[in-house]
Amino acid sequence: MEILHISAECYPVAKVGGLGDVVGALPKYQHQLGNFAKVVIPAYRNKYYHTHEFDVVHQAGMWLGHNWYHFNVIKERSNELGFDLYLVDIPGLLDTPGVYGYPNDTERFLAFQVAVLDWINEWQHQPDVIHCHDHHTGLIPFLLNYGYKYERLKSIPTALTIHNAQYQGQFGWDKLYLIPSFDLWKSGMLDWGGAINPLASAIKCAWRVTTVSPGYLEELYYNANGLEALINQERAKMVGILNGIDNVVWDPATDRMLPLNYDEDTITAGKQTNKQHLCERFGLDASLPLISFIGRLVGDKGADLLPEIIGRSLHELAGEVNFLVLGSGDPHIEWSLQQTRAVVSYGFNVHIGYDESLSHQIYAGSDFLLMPSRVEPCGLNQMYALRYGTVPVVRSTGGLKDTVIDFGDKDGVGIRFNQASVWDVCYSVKRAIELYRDSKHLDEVRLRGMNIDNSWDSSAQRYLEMYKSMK
Ligand SMILES: Nc1ncnc2c1ncn2[C@@H]1O[C@H](COP(=O)(O)OP(=O)(O)O[C@H]2O[C@H](CO)[C@@H](O)[C@H](O)[C@H]2O)[C@@H](O)[C@H]1O
Repeated sequence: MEILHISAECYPVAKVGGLGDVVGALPKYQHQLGNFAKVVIPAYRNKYYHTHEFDVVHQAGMWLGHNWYHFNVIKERSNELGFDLYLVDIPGLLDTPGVYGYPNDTERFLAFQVAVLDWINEWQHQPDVIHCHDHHTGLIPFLLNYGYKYERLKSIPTALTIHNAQYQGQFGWDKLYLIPSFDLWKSGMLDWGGAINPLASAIKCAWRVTTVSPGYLEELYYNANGLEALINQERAKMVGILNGIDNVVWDPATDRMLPLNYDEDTITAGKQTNKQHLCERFGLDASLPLISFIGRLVGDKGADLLPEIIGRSLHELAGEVNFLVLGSGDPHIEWSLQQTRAVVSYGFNVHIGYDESLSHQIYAGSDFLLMPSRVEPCGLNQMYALRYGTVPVVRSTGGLKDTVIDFGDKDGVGIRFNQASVWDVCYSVKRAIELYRDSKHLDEVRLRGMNIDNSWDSSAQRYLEMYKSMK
């Protein structure tokens, strides 16, 4: 089966968060299962682009509203990723160092989608499935169904994966002229709440819609940032498939970003050495439990609660615990964390920014990983933590609920709490410290977590079954 994944991110080419991890791993596993998986993303001007060699496979031009853009589709030459990687290069729009956050993001991703479809339109054959990820590729199912120039692609089955329904990519009807001409009677298939909503459009037009965990699908029926009615209406084509993790990239026994590798047999010494390195770098005390947070500093992740959680815990439990935060996002949250760091003289440090190696070192060197998410469609961090013998401390929501059992229950591997509130988290911090002091119990919980198989094997199979059901 030939599957074409279309996305804004793909690790290690371009990653901002979990979307990149999934699109960098799922195709690899699909390939291993005997399929032909291809990935196409924009050609951002980042390190990967500058350090790899590409062949031009397609050259063309297109109108975006009143502007004409030349574009190239280029293919990575070495095939090092385990699947075919294509980049769409549109100078003047996609040749940015970063992925998102530009004032013309609507135009950038619209042009990306049009370029991808124009390119597929030129193929001698057709892929068996087009798999779109999140709202940046959400207009593709609509254009395939109703766009005049894509008539011959209409019969290709399309799947949409919702990685996070909080982000929908809406823009005003005044930008309608940017969309290639289509059957205007079908305009309603673009609309949600009086705006053009790419995520809603994809939910209406794709043949199947998946969410990244079964728990998140259940939540979306009553809490989907305004799309609840639509998701209920399209219930018949919705499927929840839990994300996996790339067990090759995320393996403490071979991870080249760690100061010392370790496995189940060497976990105690391995984690201690990694923790010492981390604590030395960040001025923390390696003899105390280390609780870390990694992620986008936004309200959905509960990151706004961190300054108060940390301040209050360090006040009540002075000299009993350390905290470390890695992340970037909302400038106000970044500022509050830096202020907290300036006020507390010990037990806390923060690194504002995106740093892939440091994230691996934190998964390895921490005792606990805190995830007070308000919304968590799947969450990969807790699965990485488990693989590295770090106990996840999570709010019972979405995919976190599907993947972490509290250590108080049978086969428990983590700590769970119900509310994204400072009080609930501080209480869980105390439970973490108690568990840390009971080293025999901590070792059992850690080992159980390390032995869980969260790899993509079974989920990649489920995606294939879903594709087959679309025929
Ligand atoms: N500052 C930083 N430096 C280095 N690495 C950083 C970092 N900030 C985040 N990361 C990394 O980015 C990834 C984050 O993954 P998540 O699944 O937690 O989040 P995200 O909300 O982006 O993804 C959305 O899509 C994914 C995939 O479907 C869902 O799991 C998730 O619930 C949904 O919100 C992890 O690999 C993490 O280590």
